[in-house]
Amino acid sequence: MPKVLVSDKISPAAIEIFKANGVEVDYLPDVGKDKEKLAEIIGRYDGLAIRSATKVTEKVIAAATNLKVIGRAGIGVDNVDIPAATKKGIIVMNTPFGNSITTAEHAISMMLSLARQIPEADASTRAGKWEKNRFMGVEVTNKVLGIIGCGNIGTIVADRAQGLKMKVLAFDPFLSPERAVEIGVEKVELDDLLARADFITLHTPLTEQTRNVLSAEAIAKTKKGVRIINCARGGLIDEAALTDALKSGQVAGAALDVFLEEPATANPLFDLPNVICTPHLGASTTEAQENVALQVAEQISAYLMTGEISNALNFPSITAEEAPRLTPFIRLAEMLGSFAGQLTETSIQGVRIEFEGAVADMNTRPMVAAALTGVMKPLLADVNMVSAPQIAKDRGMQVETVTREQQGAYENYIRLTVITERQERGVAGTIFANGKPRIIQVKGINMEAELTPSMLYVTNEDKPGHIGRLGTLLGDLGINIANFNLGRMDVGGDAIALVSIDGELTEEQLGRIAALEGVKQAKALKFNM
Ligand SMILES: NC(=O)c1ccc[n+]([C@@H]2O[C@H](COP(=O)([O-])OP(=O)(O)OC[C@H]3O[C@@H](n4cnc5c(N)ncnc54)[C@H](O)[C@@H]3O)[C@@H](O)[C@H]2O)c1
Ligand SMILES: O=C(O)CC[C@@H](O)C(=O)O
Repeated sequence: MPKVLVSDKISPAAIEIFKANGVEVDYLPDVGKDKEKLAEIIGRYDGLAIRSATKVTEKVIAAATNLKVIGRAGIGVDNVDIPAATKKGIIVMNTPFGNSITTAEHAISMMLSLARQIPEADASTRAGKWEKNRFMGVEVTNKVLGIIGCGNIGTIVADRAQGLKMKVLAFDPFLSPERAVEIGVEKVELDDLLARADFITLHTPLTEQTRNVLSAEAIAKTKKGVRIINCARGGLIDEAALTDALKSGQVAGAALDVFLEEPATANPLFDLPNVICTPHLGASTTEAQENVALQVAEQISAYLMTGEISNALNFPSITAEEAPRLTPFIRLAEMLGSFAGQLTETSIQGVRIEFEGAVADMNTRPMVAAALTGVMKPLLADVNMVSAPQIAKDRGMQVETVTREQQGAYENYIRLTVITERQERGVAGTIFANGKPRIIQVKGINMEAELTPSMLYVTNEDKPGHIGRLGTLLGDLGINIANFNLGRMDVGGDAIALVSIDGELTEEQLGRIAALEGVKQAKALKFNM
């Protein structure tokens, strides 16, 4: 039974979901804050469910010897070292929609609180001051709201702001003009937004492009008296520049849910009267927490129990319907890759994967990842389907994928060609109705061979006596033949023997096979079945 650790505080409903799905679960909500403890125990688990307090560092990942999946109950995954997880073959998932409405509502609440100085007025009233003249607010009706980052949350904010009769501008390089029209926002460049907005709200992830998107220079371009809301990520605003601008009056107020350093317990912004702060509460409603917890528990369980992948940030999705159909083809692709990889002795420049027939209409990305895994496994012990595409890219391997309709006799087949500086070597296979993989072509030579854990691959000239000599030698060596498959280009041309054997060949035995008359190459192949 797979075992999952929940290392942050999440809705108890998630624990019940894990159990109902047949997954053992340890709920240790304080472990996430203790990096040492987390690294000490993580090796026991197949899955890890987190919110934002758990920092899944390279060190934690190095200790995660069994971990297959990390699920973030929320959106931002900046607390997970995704490259390290990918390298180790760990799927990283999030729940991209579960808390969007809640976070958008928080941003709108912050905007209205800023407009009417509600927290300060509340504190003053409770202090018995009744300062009716001190708290003069502004209306939001007919004001301009500038949204930086108009994805899931930004779009909901735009919708709610339009309900408040605001004019909405959006700066988002990935927002298409058609989508902007559909959601009723004016798509603008950043400088235009800065110059025109009465309120600016941030809804981008924190990336190298968005870090300090509100820098001192950007803030200097804003309309005097602008109000700024950040419910996305600390680091999007230069906090020192914001402090100066709040003091000078360039910025009339700021409402911040997120900070450069979190937990934020001391920050110069806290001393300013025109700042409203919340402790990263954007996603904190019962509804959102229930949504993300249930979703993450379902996603992690589905992956561990069936191989279904949804909302992974480092692997293509595989739906529950696809998983059983894809599984035999994923295995075939990995075996073809392994076959070609084991025959390749020089550095690989590229891999071409051709899908023909019904398989071409399936989700080919997991099969490509599996094929690359097979190709690289003989060279790199640690490669797997999650890490293979990235490793291939890092190594400058060109990966070409071709899909086409059925042309030949096989209803579907996959051909994998490894390209080295010396040659191109192709191997093709199919899945029979019984779900078993078959090799149907090697180096352009047709054959029909079942793949078994231990095989002997021999190329030779097609001359009389070869099969007898090979069979006799294997008998003399005490090697039992389980299956003998032959194919040849044409009479007297190149021929291939693919022999399933019981047990494994030693180097010395392989040398004797290679020395047989007419043999050009002899290789022992191993397959994980
Ligand atoms: N405060 C909280 O508790 C809380 C809760 C949920 C989400 N968040 C954060 O809110 C942010 C937005 O979440 P989302 O679900 O809307 O994400 P999303 O991916 O749906 O949207 C992000 C948008 O930012 C845009 N973008 C990317 N780079 C940009 C750039 N350089 N300039 C302008 N736009 C850019 C993208 O095109 C995308 O449309 C994330 O950082 C997420 O972590 C915070
Ligand atoms: O888990 C939380 O409370 C915050 C979540 C939020 O930052 C997110 O990115 O989803």
